[in-house]
Amino acid sequence: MVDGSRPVWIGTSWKMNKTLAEAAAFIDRLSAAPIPRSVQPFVLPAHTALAAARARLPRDSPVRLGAQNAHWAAEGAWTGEISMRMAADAGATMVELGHSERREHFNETDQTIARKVAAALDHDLVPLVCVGEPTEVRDRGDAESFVADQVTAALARAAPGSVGACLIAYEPIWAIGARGRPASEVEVAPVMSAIATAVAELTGGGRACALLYGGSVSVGNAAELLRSPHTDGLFVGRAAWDIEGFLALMRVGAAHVEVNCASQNNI
Ligand SMILES: O=C[C@H](O)COP(=O)(O)O
Repeated sequence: MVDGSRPVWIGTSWKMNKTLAEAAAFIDRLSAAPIPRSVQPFVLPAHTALAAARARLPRDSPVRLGAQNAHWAAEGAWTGEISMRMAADAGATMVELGHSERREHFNETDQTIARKVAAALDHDLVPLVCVGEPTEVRDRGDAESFVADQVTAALARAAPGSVGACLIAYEPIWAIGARGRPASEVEVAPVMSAIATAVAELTGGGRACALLYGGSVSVGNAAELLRSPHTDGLFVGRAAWDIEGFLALMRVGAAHVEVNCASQNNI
């Protein structure tokens, strides 16, 4: 739960969208917009737009940029891939790993994701580790253990002291994309708690990862989802690809922090 001592993360992956011109238009609008101090925004462009986005953002912009994937190897004969070093060189300070679309269509496994998490940390990139269960796992009541196991596996190669630097995004597969069903806070909360427990076991009670929720997030359900325990932010696809949508979601995030601070101070 965001309590005002940490910013609320509001971020988007553009997935396989936006030409250079479209990326530039979004970044220019974002650069000119007021960004609430209580929000940590991030944008994950396609690799082709990463360096251009970095070049257009003001140096002192609070917006973080990241890659949507990168390989664990430092360099070499890996046709079609980019390395963590190349992502950082292009302007990334974070890297998304293990999205369900990559697990499903590009054969990402818990093992390859763990290698990538370790490589990202070695290059001072914040890994944004995506986890989430398919419908059939939820239907048989195993969502919490399934997702907790994914978290434990993804962080298996990270030193306990660096686990807290990671972000974890819980994205139930059945909630993602145009055919997804938006999740309710009641469905999300137990899984977020299971993730927090899995992380605490790895860190021995040390610095916890920030936990994000993603999957059919919209301006309409963002406030409800942010109220879920252990939720430090939102990871958004479609609803944030338009700059007005992204800015609106940031305003929801800022309002959420304000309400939490006020209730903690009994205002
Ligand atoms: O990367 C973001 C997630 O896959 C969620 O996408 P969505 O908000 O379009 O459902």
